This record gives sequence, C-alpha cells and structure tokens, in this order.
Amino acid sequence: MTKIAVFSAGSWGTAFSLVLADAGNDVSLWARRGEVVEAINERRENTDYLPGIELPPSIAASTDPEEVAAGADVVVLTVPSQSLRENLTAWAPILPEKATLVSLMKGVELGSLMRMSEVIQEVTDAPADRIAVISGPNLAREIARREPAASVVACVDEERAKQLQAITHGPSWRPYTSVDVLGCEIGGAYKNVVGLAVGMAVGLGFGDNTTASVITRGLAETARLATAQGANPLTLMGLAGLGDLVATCSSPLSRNRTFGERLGQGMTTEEIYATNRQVAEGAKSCKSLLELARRTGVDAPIAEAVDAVVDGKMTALDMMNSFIARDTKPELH
Ligand SMILES: NC(=O)c1ccc[n+]([C@@H]2O[C@H](COP(=O)([O-])OP(=O)(O)OC[C@H]3O[C@@H](n4cnc5c(N)ncnc54)[C@H](O)[C@@H]3O)[C@@H](O)[C@H]2O)c1
Ligand SMILES: O=P(O)(O)OC[C@H](O)CO
Repeated sequence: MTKIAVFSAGSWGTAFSLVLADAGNDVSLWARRGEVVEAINERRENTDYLPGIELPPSIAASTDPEEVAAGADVVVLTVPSQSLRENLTAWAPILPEKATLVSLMKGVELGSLMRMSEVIQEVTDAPADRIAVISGPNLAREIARREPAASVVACVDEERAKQLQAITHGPSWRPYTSVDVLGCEIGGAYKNVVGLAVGMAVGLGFGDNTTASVITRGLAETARLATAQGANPLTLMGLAGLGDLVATCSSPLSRNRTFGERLGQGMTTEEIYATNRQVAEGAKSCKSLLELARRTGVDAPIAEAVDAVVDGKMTALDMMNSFIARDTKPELH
C-alpha cells in the first residue's frame, strides 16, 4: 500500500484524498484547524469543505505536519498558490527525502512569477524529476461524488508519471501521463482567468455565443503564452487545457466562474472576498500571468482586462466592449 500525505484538507485536498483512498492508498491528510481534523476522524466528513460526502477509514487527518509526512512515498500539495512558499518553507525539513512531490495547485506566484512546480523545486531543492503536477477538469464536488472524470499526471520523468498514474487510477478517476509540466501548469492557471471573464459575461446576462467566444479566444491566449514558454501546443488541446477550461467556464460549481459572475453583477472584489472563504485563484494569478505574458512579449487582452476589472479600474461591461473593439486581425495570429 502506498502511503500518501496530502497538505491540505480544503475542497480539492479532501476530494483528491478520496480518489487516492478509492485507488487503494493509505492517506494522511493535514488540516490547519483541529475541528476539521475531528470532523474527518470522528464523523468521517469534512463538514467545512465537502459536507455530505462520507470519507473512508483509510483517510486519517491530523494538524501535525510531521505526523502527516512521516513515511510518505508521495506528498501532495494543495494549498492556495499564493500561500505555498510560506507553508512549504515550514514543511520542507520534515518531508521524506525520496518522496515524489505533487502539485494539485492552479496558480502562478505573484512577484516571482513562478509556477507551483518551480516554487516547490526552489523551496525544497528537490530535482525536477521528483516533482509532478496533476491537472485537468476536476471540480472537487463532482469528483467527491465519484462522477467519472479524467486528468493529467505530468512529470519530466516519464517513469515517475507512470508510477503516479498507476497508484492514482481508480474506479471513477482516469489519469493520463504527460512530460509537459509547463503546459499543464500554464493551462491550469490560465483557465481560472478565462473562467473569471466568462463568469462576468454570465453575470452581465449574456448567452452562449458570448461565453463560447471568450472560451475560444481564452484558449488561444493560453496557448500563445504556454507555447512561447516552451509547452507542447497539444497539451493545451488536452485535459489540462481545453478540458479544464470547459469544465471551469461551464460549471456553477467553479469558484472562479462564480467570482466573475459576481463581478459581472456589479459586486466589487472586496465585497466578494468578504462573502467567500474559498480560493478563486484567477483573481490573483491574472496579475502574475499578465506580467509573465508581458515579459514573454505575448499579447494577453483577456488577462489584462480581467486584471483591470478585479482591481476596479474597469467594469465588466467595458471589458466585453473592449474585446469587440480591439483592432481586427486574422484568427490564427
Ligand atoms: N476545488 C477544486 O475543485 C479544485 C480542483 C483542482 C485544483 N484545485 C486547486 O487546488 C488548490 C487548492 O484549492 P481548494 O479548492 O482546495 O481551495 P479551498 O479554498 O477549498 O481550500 C484551501 C485549503 O487551504 C487552506 N488554507 C487557506 N489559506 C491557507 C494558508 N495561508 N496557509 C495554509 N493553508 C491555507 C484552507 O484551510 C483549506 O484547507 C488551488 O490551487 C485550486 O486551484 C481546486
Ligand atoms: O472552482 P475552481 O474555479 O477553482 O475550479 C476547480 C477546478 O480547477 C476545475 O478543474
């Protein structure tokens, strides 16, 4: 039985622990708060982040990171992206030396503009071939209900990706391997920004032509940046690109789409933060991705406009109008 440590017990950490448990692994799950640990261990439910879902006994929770990490073959990291560096700096000394480090996060760090696998590498000194990324159309609540879904397990070391594929493949979750870590991470972070823009269109009352147009141009923008950085263009057509983009932009379960919808309805970013505890990564990663695009010399009108709306410098309606008014050009440029 593979021992897997999951940091932490938010929506995705808890739902992915279920995937791992269903696949026959022994899972230890770190939570910040004692009451979450108690609910998981005693009532078999994460009442805060995944209410109504029964968790199997092979998932054991603790607030002690050392206890959670002890003896782990695989360490899964799933805190909000902007908090990874600080948390991982504290955890790095207690992580088993040979463990595979897996990022489930979909964001780009503000300031450093690093992807999550790069932050992991810098903070832990682990070589790139020990770091993997899992990304795809995986809305936590649907996964927790065991609705069938696929995803991508990416690692520059193909053998390690295959090992992870084997230990995560379960009754309702199908992983594919990839060696394109960069493409998967840019796809995962960018779809949140496009999800915000699509949510704004929905909040403004626009229909499927509008959302399909934003999704498609969002995919073009994502692929422009990812390929300029060295990603395989086909990754963006796959589960970690198009797949995740479609799931996020279509689903009322998506926190990013919902955040965008509220902006479209006229709420401010501060008002949304005041009513929502869960992370909408795109509201921060729009800034880091925009800066990454600027430094790479890539045109990123959607990230630029989303950033302006999030900062209250533009309305959602002005954003939509600005997309239409842009200089015309061939589709494939
Ligand atoms: N929820 C999903 O459907 C889903 C699916 C795939 C990937 N993801 C990605 O997984 C990552 C985590 O998302 P989530 O959905 O679990 O978020 P969440 O908001 O549901 O949970 C976040 C977790 O991190 C903890 N946390 C918050 N701030 C923290 C801090 N400063 N330090 C330490 N812990 C902190 C919270 O207590 C909670 O346990 C994000 O990058 C997200 O994009 C989410
Ligand atoms: O709820 P969101 O917007 O963070 O999206 C969740 C997942 O990333 C969908 O795959």
